[in-house]
Amino acid sequence: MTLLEIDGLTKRFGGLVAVDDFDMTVERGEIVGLIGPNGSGKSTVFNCLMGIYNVTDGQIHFDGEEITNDSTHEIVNRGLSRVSQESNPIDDMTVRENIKLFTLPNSILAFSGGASDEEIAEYAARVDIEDQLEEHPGSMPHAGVRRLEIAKALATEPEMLLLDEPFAGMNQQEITELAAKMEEFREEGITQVVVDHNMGGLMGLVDRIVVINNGDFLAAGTPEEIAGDDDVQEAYLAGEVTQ
Ligand SMILES: Nc1ncnc2c1ncn2[C@@H]1O[C@H](COP(=O)(O)OP(=O)(O)OP(=O)(O)O)[C@@H](O)[C@H]1O
Repeated sequence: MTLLEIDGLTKRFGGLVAVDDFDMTVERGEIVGLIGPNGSGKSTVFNCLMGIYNVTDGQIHFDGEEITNDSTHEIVNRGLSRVSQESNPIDDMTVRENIKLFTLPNSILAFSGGASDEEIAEYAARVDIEDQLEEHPGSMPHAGVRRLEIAKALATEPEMLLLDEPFAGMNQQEITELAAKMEEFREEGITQVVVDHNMGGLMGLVDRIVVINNGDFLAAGTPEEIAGDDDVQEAYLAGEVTQ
């Protein structure tokens, strides 16, 4: 069953066409990789999905409902959540408080609410940071802060997680551990789209890879099919990105 459907997505910044009539579908339960050379439009697609950018043209449907140009909090409430490339925890707050912030009702009229301490500990445990709940993000290593960013996204109870370069800056052991967590999220029923520059870190994790080039759909297939695709090789060579 299709969970996410992107039809003819176009995003222009003035005269620059960052995403150009791009199509992509994601089935419930899949882990899909979205790859493409530098500046090919991957982050712009995520920003359009999350309502950060207004779409110039095209439609986005999530779980059968149109969400094109809905506000970010409406989109999050529908079950779509993103882990950005940049970590942005609030350093004055503990890990617990940072996670709690993402569970508070999105209304200026709400003065209380949010997840209980037990629920926050569960979100943290899903990424193995339950022992660091009283720490401040500034005292954690890079991989720990990245886990906190994922816990914040999990705290919105998503059906689909969008992960933008989740393995960036991690060593091989950290990458292996995070990939295992992502498999667990899938078993818990969370569909995932993972953006990466190339497919190195995605082999063995994703079911399917979609390749975007110059803002447009270039190819889709299993990691093996994409690795052997001449058009993809050519696009990467033109973008001077090595695999
Ligand atoms: N807010 C913006 N204003 C103007 N141009 C933008 C904006 N965001 C992105 N672009 C342009 O849109 C194009 C696509 O950028 P985008 O960041 O989506 O690519 P990407 O595939 O995510 O790249 P990278 O892999 O380097 O992160 C680029 O030419 C970029 O300069």
